[in-house]
Amino acid sequence: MAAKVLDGKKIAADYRANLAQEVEQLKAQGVTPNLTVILVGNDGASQSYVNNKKKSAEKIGMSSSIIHLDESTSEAALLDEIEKLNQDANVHGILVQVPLPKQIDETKVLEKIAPEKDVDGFNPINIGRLYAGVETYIPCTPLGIMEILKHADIDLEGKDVAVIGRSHIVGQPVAKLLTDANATVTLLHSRSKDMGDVLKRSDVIVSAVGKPGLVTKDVVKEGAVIVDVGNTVVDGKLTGDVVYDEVSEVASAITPVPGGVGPLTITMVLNNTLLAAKRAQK
Ligand SMILES: Nc1nc(=O)c2c([nH]1)NC[C@@H]1CN(c3ccc(C(=O)N[C@@H](CCC(=O)O)C(=O)O)cc3)C=[N+]21
Repeated sequence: MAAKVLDGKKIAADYRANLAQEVEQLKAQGVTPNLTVILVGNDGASQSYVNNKKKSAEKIGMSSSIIHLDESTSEAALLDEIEKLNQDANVHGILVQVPLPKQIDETKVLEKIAPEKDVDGFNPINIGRLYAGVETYIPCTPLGIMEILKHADIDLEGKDVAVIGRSHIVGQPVAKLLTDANATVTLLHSRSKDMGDVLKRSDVIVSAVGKPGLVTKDVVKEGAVIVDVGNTVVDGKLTGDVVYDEVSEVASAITPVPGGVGPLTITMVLNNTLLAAKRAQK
């Protein structure tokens, strides 16, 4: 039986419709949620992501600005720019697009973003708060993955879930969220032994590596749910980690690339910006 396609675009559109209503309510109270994105340099893909975020924010009634800095911007100048946004009461969410040019230390930048405006959840303070189980901003891709799984009609309780990839922005936090949802999580990475055996017994596989062709039909259990977080450009085409055509013959549900996790990532940036605006009111 062919897998159910988990349509990220549709799930994202429904979610954004709810966000739009909440934005409207806040605006009635005189607060317009604002997302400000800083982009350093001229990477084409980054420019298109950033424009996408601004457009999506405006579409649900938020205000959004892009601060576009030159490729040669110094670390000090970027930190100054962030400081201004930290002080600006009209800015609720700050996002600095990564990767950054090599003269800039990414950790210093992420640490500079005020934790209460850090809608990516990349500031080490917010990462720590996530693991401590206290109020924070959950990184957008992990949050989006959990939202997609909600729509896959699977109960995670006691299920075996394999997460492939141990990044700070996807693999590790999603493993934490899945554990909180009572799944038994195995975090696999480039040094893992017997990856195929673990995958083969998993009820859910989340692949967040960026390596097309990584997940093939022969390592997927009949009826498994597959979430593909890979986004690698191959011959100008966005490509996931999963060999979609063959894996969808055995999986019960699968996310496509594009049109799967990506639209939810942007949706959760908006979600966290709304949350930041609400928290600022208190
Ligand atoms: N500070 C920061 N925060 C981020 O969240 C962040 C970042 N930096 N740097 C780059 C990555 C990448 N990322 C994506 C978001 C949406 C799609 C997305 O919507 N993709 C569409 C397709 C878009 C297309 O066709 O180009 C899809 O999968 O359907 C992809 C990738 C966020 N990132």
